[in-house]
Amino acid sequence: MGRNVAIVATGVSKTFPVGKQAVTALRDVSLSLPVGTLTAMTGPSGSGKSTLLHLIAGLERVDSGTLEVLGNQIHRCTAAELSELRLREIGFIHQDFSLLADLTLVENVRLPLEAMGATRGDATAAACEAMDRVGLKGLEQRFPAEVSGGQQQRAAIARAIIGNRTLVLADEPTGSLDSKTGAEIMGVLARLRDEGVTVVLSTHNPANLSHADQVVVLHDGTLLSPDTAESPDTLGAGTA
Ligand SMILES: Nc1ncnc2c1ncn2[C@@H]1O[C@H](COP(=O)(O)OP(=O)(O)OP(=O)(O)O)[C@@H](O)[C@H]1O
Repeated sequence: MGRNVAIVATGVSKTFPVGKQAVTALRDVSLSLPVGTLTAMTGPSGSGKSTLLHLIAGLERVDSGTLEVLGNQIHRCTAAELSELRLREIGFIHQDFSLLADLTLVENVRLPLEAMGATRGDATAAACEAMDRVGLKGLEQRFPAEVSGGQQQRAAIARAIIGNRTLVLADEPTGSLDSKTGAEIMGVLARLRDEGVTVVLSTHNPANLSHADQVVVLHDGTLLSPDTAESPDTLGAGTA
């Protein structure tokens, strides 16, 4: 895989056992996402968006097919290699921000670097820089409950990019926010893309598609746009 491609999925399928049944979450999905682009995954509830993000993050394993992420054949990685990859190279953002309530914003943001063994001073300096990048300068010592939802999500984004991580995965990053704040968060993610970060997010909001370089449409676990080259314009971007 050339390093201008961040993610290549080839024939990826994933099934979950539910009781004695098997639920197919993804069926023969193939796509290729270039480095430094913003990809929006959309589709009805249960269509497989979160599952695909979890597979790319190495949080779940493919049943069949191959999946290369940042040059790593992650379908072949051990659990320890996947943890290392997640820690060093992949940031994950959740709809509910997932910040620790007892830590200040800067303490939350510096956690991944501390886990990597950085000194507290180095981790704090990098956290302040990451917070500056997402527009949180001055709020370092606040606790999550002392800032707005949008500011909490900015902190989660800062935590995702700290340590110069180059891939950010976001599961419904605007899902808990009002439309104005959601648009601001999409602006932050688009700016990171402009700085060279690869961003892949899931969304139910058509307005968010206008920021995307490519839109991946899933339905019942199947990719509707096989080459993923769907233009945001043809999908009603900006009409919500
Ligand atoms: N851990 C699991 N165990 C059993 N079934 C699962 C699991 N995770 C996902 N599924 C099933 O796989 C399918 C795809 O789910 P997924 O969460 O990926 O969809 P989604 O498009 O992200 O949905 P939403 O938009 O509601 O978040 C669904 O049928 C879901 O019930």
